[in-house]
Parts: sequence; structure tokens; C-alpha cells
Amino acid sequence: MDILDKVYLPTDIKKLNKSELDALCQELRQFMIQSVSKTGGHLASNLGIVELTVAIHRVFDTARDRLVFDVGHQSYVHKILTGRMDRFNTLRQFGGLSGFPRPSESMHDAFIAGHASNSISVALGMARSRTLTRREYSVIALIGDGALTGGLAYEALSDAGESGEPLIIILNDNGMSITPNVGGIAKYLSRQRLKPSYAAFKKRYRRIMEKLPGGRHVYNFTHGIKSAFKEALLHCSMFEEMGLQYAGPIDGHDITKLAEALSWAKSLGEPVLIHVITQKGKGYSYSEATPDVYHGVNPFDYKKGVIPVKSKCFSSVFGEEMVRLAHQDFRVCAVTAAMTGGTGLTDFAAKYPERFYDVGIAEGHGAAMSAGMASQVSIPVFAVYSTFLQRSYDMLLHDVALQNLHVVFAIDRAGLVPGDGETHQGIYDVGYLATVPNMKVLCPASYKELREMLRHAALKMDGPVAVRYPKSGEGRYKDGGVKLSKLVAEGTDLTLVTYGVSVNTALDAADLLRGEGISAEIIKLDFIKPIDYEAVNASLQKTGRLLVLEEAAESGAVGEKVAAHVAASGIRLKGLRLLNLGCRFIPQGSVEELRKMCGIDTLSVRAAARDLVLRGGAPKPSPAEKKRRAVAGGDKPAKNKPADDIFAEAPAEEEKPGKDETPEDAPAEEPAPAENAEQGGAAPEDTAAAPTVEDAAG
Ligand SMILES: Cc1ncc(C[n+]2csc(CCOP(=O)(O)OP(=O)(O)O)c2C)c(N)n1
Ligand SMILES: CC(=O)[C@@H](O)[C@H](O)COP(=O)(O)O
Ligand SMILES: [Mg+2]
Repeated sequence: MDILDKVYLPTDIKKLNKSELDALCQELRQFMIQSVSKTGGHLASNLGIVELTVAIHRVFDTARDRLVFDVGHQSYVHKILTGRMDRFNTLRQFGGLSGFPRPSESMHDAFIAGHASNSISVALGMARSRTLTRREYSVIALIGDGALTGGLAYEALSDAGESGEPLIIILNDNGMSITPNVGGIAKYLSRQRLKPSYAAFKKRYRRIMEKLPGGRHVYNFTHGIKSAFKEALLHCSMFEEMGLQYAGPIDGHDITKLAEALSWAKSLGEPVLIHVITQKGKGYSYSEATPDVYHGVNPFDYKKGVIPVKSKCFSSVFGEEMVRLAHQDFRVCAVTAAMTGGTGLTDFAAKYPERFYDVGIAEGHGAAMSAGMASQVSIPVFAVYSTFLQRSYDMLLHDVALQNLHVVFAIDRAGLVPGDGETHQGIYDVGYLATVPNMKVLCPASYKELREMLRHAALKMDGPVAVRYPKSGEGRYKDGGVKLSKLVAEGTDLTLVTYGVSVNTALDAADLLRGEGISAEIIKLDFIKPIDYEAVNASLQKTGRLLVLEEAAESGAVGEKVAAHVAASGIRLKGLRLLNLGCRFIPQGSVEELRKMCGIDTLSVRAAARDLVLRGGAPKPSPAEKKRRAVAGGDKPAKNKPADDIFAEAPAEEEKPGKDETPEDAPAEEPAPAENAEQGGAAPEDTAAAPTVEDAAG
């Protein structure tokens, strides 16, 4: 790595000549291939963006100019060139470098990223603030063609075009989302790609016209009727119609041309879009041949290009069952928002192309479109990652639930995910789905349960139904059947309520507790909406102690609900403990590391249960636990402020005890019986009467 070893900061890039730049690009590719083959990560997108990133650093100064990545999975080259090469081997590991931009990592990372299509909005906001405060620096949004299928990007383009704000949008167009890009915009961009450089054509045209007698007049005339002229002769860009300057398409692997275009954009003082064509996966034959396979990879053998075969997991089982369902019932359709492979729908897409809809990175549209299908005769199953379904919250309420439409949400990546970190944790859906009237939520813990619950949700239920499952595979629990809840272990000392794959942790903890003479009764909720309070109450009559274990954020989760219901029922508890992820952002790491950090791994559950039985409450967190909790914080965008206070660290917030923690010496309190329960007052929706599977089935 002769050149790369000498490039520690972007200023070093500015000193290199053409052949050194070419060598640098080659070394960057070599380094990333080898390093990502050990850590795993988003390889293909980064291989495709090497020259473009180098060109950006030639022209701009990212310590001062603000570079906003869309999604941010393509920020590896930028990270390596901004002083993070020696930590690159920690990429996506617990405590290591993030796979996405993180202002807390470097002053060169302007804004956090992870979810698609927001970069133009963020960049426009930065540009406006810069202009308002009369400062001078460039703001650049770097967005892929896939991310440009998201509606948010168009809201921002429309605003940016009219704003007149100096803002540079770089469209990195490689024709690919994770799989080939879809939709009318993708088609439009591919037509643009076939054209000779429009900017060059325009320049040449103007020069010729100025030389011809009367040519200036003709140019002005044609310029005046720009829209019609462009449409007729040049078939010009929709971006210009929206009020942006446009240059491109430009060869995204030619640093000289890229630097020229970027310098022009920098000098322009208007909103401008530079359309750059790149090849996803470039420079590594395996990823060039199958860029989708190398979009996000686990560790692999880079010499042979052998990626370990993905083992059976909930997503693959979901995909298999969807094929069966489609075969059995013509009404069953599958919808994805650009996540065909990840959600396990590749086979379905091949076997039932006429009933498969990839709507692009457009989760809001996916949900509303599914509502439309359900309002007719179809049974849409929208397979979507928990974290991305956040984008559809209003559609869940407004388009689906309000009319009680039968849309099935197959919520993948529910719970903790490993390498992607804060932006991708599937830990909020339990809370936000709880707020949606008419919604029912099923939580399979085994492959058998997933098959049966999906089938039940699609063919036997009505109204909106969610079936949520994690990225991982199943554990020791392998049973099937669809009930409201299942008693999976009998016991007398405490009632452990849980759902989904957390049941494996509960079973392991119960085994350990048994060795200590503590007997735990485990209730596994098949439905977390509605909740089987009758089963919980019956168990509590026996044990008097309640522990709820869930891999979900605290607010609106099952623990809160069960505790409130128990209080309202007037059951006098000897102890209560809610184990969940609290209200905080959870970083990257292996799922086991994260569970341990959050106190929901087997040993933590055992300790909490033991404490509940022996002391009736929760212990004060140990210093080690306090330290672990402090790791999980948010991230702040790096501000572009005057030099002395730029990137000043804000003081850390003082840690407050969690709601389920009692101060060391305080006696554990017994919840008082709720008044309305004793007086027969109205109970909240879910607590009114113990529901049955038939109720849940609508
Ligand atoms: C809201 C949202 N939905 C889905 C994803 C998953 N996702 C990450 S990258 C990607 C494809 C992005 O394509 P593009 O922007 O063209 O970048 P490329 O990988 O081609 O460089 C998708 C679908 C996401 N990050 N955010
Ligand atoms: C960047 C992004 O959002 C996706 O590529 C995501 O990392 C996919 O996650 P899985 O690897 O779990 O499918
Ligand atoms: Mg792309």
C-alpha cells in the first residue's frame, strides 16, 4: 500500500499526481476487499465509489464543507481517507468503527446516516442555516439511484430546486439498489445514461451558436423556450425542470472529469445535481459479476470469492411458506420495499412474478399500496424490516387500520441486529404497533410457529396483522401451534412472561434457576396484541412474582402493559421486574454482546429472577452495568461552527436510575390495587376481557 500508507488525511490527496491517484484507487480497493472479507460489510457499493470519493476529497475539504451521505453504507472510502484506516479492522464490531457515518467518530462525518432518501433534505437544511448565518462552505448530498426511489428525496428536490440555495447533489447512479433498481425513475436514469454528456453538449452548442452570425440570437431564443427545446432536441433532465442545474452523465471512474464537474458545481452558487455513472462492485471480478451478493457480506474468502452459504433462518422459512401460500390461494401477493433477498422473497419473485411487487425504497408507499390491494380482493403480505417500517407509521394508522384492512405485515429483523447498529435495531415496532387500533401482532419463536402463524394471519384472520421475527435462526424452542399464549414451563416461584425467540433465553435461565432451587413458570405469548392477561393472572395467583423479558424498547412494550394490567386487576405482587432495552439507542455488536450489555442475556435473566425471588425487587446496577449502559448513547451531527467551538463535546447527561431500579436501601414496594379494578371501573382496551384466539382471529 505504497500510496495509501502515505495518505492519512484528505489534504494528502490534493498533493498526488494522476498516476498516483490511479494507484491510490487500486490500493483502496485492495485494502477494502481484504479488510471487509474479515469483518463483513457493504463491499460492492464502496468498490463502486472509490474514484468519486477521491475526487470529492480533491475538490472539497470535508473538515469544513459538509458531505451528507445517503444511507451511508458507501462511506468506507471516505473513512479510510479521513484518518480511520488503522481502525478499519474494527468495522461493525462492538466498540469499533461504525459501518455508517458517525460525527462522533470524525469531524469529517457531517451527519449520521443509515436509512435511505433523507440526504437532500438534511443537506438543504444545512445549506439554509449556512446562508442565514452568512458563512461560506459547500454542502454536498451524495445519494444513490436506489435511494432516489424514496419519496422523501423528491420532497427535498422540489424544495431545493426552488430555493436557489447553493447546494450540490451528487447522484451516484449504478443502476442498482441492493438488487437491480426498479421503477420509472430507474428507467428514466438509464435513458439519461445512454446520452452523451448533456453538459458538454450544451457548452459546445453555445460555443457554436456564438460564432455563427445571428447565433447568439438563436441561442437566446432556444434558451428562452428551454423546456420545449430540451424536451424536443435534448430530452433534458427532469432535475432542470425542478429548478436545479444539471451536469452529466459523467464517468464516475474518471477522476479528472469528476473533479472538473465538482469544481464547476462548487463555483456555481446555485442548487445543482451532478449525475455520475458508476459500476457497483468495480475492481473485484466476483462483485462485478454479482453486485447484489456483495452488497452486504459476512466474512468470506476473498481469494476464491466464496461467500458462506446463508444458513436457514426465519427469513428463508418465511420465503418458503409464502411460495406455498401463493400456490394455495391466488389472492396472496408479496410486497417488498427493495429488500427482496433480505426478506427471503427471491423464490417467490421468480415463481409468482405477477404477484410480486418491489416498490423501491418506499416503505410508506408499500404500506399504502398494500392497503389499496386489500381494499379489493387481494391479500398483500408486506415483508419489511422492523426499522424501515418506521417510515410507514402514518400509513399503518391512516390507510390500513382505520378501515380495518387485511394487510399482513411480515416484520423481519425484529429485535436486535448485529453490525448495522443504532439505525437498524428492530426494537421500536412492539411499541409503535401497540398504538395502532385493530392491529394484531404475532410473535413466532420457531420455524414451525412462523409457518403456522403466517398461514393463520393470511388466511384465517381479518384486519391488519403483523408477524414479527428476528434476523437469527431458531433456538432450542421448536414447537408449533397458534394460541394466545403457551405455558412452556411450569413453576411456583415466579412467572416469567416473554415472546418470540427470547423464550430460548427464558428456558436457559429457568434451567439454571432450577439448579438453585428456584422454579420459574414461563408463559410465552404467541400474540402480544392482544395479550393473554388471563393466563398471566392465573400464573401470578400461584407465584406472586412477575418478570417480563423482551428484546424491545421499553415504551409501549409488553412489560409496561402487563404491569399496568396486573395493577389494575388488584393482584398483590411480591415482586416485579421488567427486563427490556430501555429508552436508548443500541449500538453495533454481536447480538449476544448486545443482549449482555442490555441485561437480557441468560445470566442477567437468571440474576434478575433470583433477585426477584430472594429480595423481591431489582438491585442497584453495579458500576460495570452502569458503564455498559453509558456506552449506548445517541450521536450528534458535527456542527460547522467557528473554529474554536467546532466539534466541542457536549457534557454527558447525568445518568438517572431506570424506572425499574430501586435505590439500594429502599424497600421494594408492593403495587397498590388499582381503584377502578376494585370498583369495576372501565379498563383500557387490551385489559377489558381476556381475549381468545378467535377474538384475535377477528
Ligand atoms: C428506508 C430504508 N429502506 C431500505 C434500506 C435498505 N437499503 C440499504 S442500501 C439499499 C440500496 C441503496 O441503493 P443505492 O442508494 O443506489 O446505493 P448503492 O448501494 O447502489 O450504492 C437499501 C435498499 C435503507 N437503508 N433505508
Ligand atoms: C445498508 C442497509 O440498510 C442494508 O444493506 C442492511 O445493512 C441490510 O441488512 P441485512 O444484512 O440484515 O439484510
Ligand atoms: Mg445504486
